[in-house]
Amino acid sequence: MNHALTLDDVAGLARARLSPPVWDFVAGGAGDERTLAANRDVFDRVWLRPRVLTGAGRPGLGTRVLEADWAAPIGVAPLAYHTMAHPEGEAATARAAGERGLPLVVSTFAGTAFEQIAAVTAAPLWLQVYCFRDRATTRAVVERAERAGFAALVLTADTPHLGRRLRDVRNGFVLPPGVAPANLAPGDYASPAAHGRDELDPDLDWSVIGWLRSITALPVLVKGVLTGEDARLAVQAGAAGVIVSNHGGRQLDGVPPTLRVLPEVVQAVAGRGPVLLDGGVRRGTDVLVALALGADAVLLGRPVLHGLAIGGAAGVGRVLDILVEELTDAMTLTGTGSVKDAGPALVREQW
Ligand SMILES: Cc1cc2nc3c(=O)[nH]c(=O)nc-3n(C[C@H](O)[C@H](O)[C@H](O)COP(=O)(O)O)c2cc1C
Ligand SMILES: O=C(O)C(=O)c1ccccc1
Repeated sequence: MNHALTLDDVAGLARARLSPPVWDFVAGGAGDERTLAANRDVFDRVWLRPRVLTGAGRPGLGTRVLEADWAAPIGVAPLAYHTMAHPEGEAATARAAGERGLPLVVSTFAGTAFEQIAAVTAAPLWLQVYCFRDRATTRAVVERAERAGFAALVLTADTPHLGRRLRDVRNGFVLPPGVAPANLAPGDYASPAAHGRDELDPDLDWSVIGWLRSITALPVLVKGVLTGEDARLAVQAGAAGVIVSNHGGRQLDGVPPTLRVLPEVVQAVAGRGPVLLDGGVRRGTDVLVALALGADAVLLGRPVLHGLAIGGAAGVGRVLDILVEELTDAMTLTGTGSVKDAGPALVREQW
């Protein structure tokens, strides 16, 4: 595991550990996987404009998001069923993130009880909310997370139903034995595709933000915003922040890579709340580019499951350490002393 020097190295090791259908479920995207590929490609088209002799010295990576301290502008994106990658699941992830002062967004479909996750980290925990047709179910999940000490809600807005992931269709994907949602009533969750089509509420509108705020005191962020128009509506509806995301290319194939739409969302939000980004972040320079284009922080998806697969909490720790170390390197070598010093002058596209 310690031979893994990059997140791509970790992914290569993880692939050998996971069954092919589970690998495909994690790695795959919707349709032709055009959006999935673009999330990565776009980072490769951006060049950095380093400043020299700035006297910035060793950079400070710390930042504050929704009045909480993060050791670096990096959090763990909501991912269903960490128990698919390692038996300790979200508890292992939370331990690794918590030891590093980094936040974790816990999926509605977490494989580990919220209370167990909260017991092993002092870093912020946010609940990702899938809104079910049955509001009582959604309400129960929210109340349970709030009681467990979670600090915010993240409403996933890009999933009126689960996207068409052809790898899973071809594999007839079902959850491995022993993997199930730990915070939902017992039921038949074996096929994410079937459950994700039948149980999620496809009729949501912006009033759902007000409804969530009526059942909880926690701030609500909206995940899956890809236009300035929707970012504006999210803030108007009472959202505390937005997450620019295309669900890692797993929902509608053909939507743009997140980095491309980040500037219009940042402009629309206009400082009225944090703007986070996920999708294709794999290197410290990717984090720095996202910060330069206006993100307050990024969330990391698949690499966290890769880390779990290669070594549980230690594997996730390795993934987070690599990314933090690479970000430190990129900030040092561009003369960027702190997170707030990363601005648009740091990047240029298509030279
Ligand atoms: C296996 C897997 C499960 C996911 N589960 C959820 C989920 O339960 N809720 C959610 O909002 N997003 C979910 N996502 C999307 C991630 O939160 C995130 O948007 C995406 O993975 C980020 O891209 P990256 O994997 O390229 O870093 C999932 C992604 C993967 C790969
Ligand atoms: O796979 C996903 O992206 C996802 O969001 C999900 C949702 C429900 C169950 C399993 C996965």
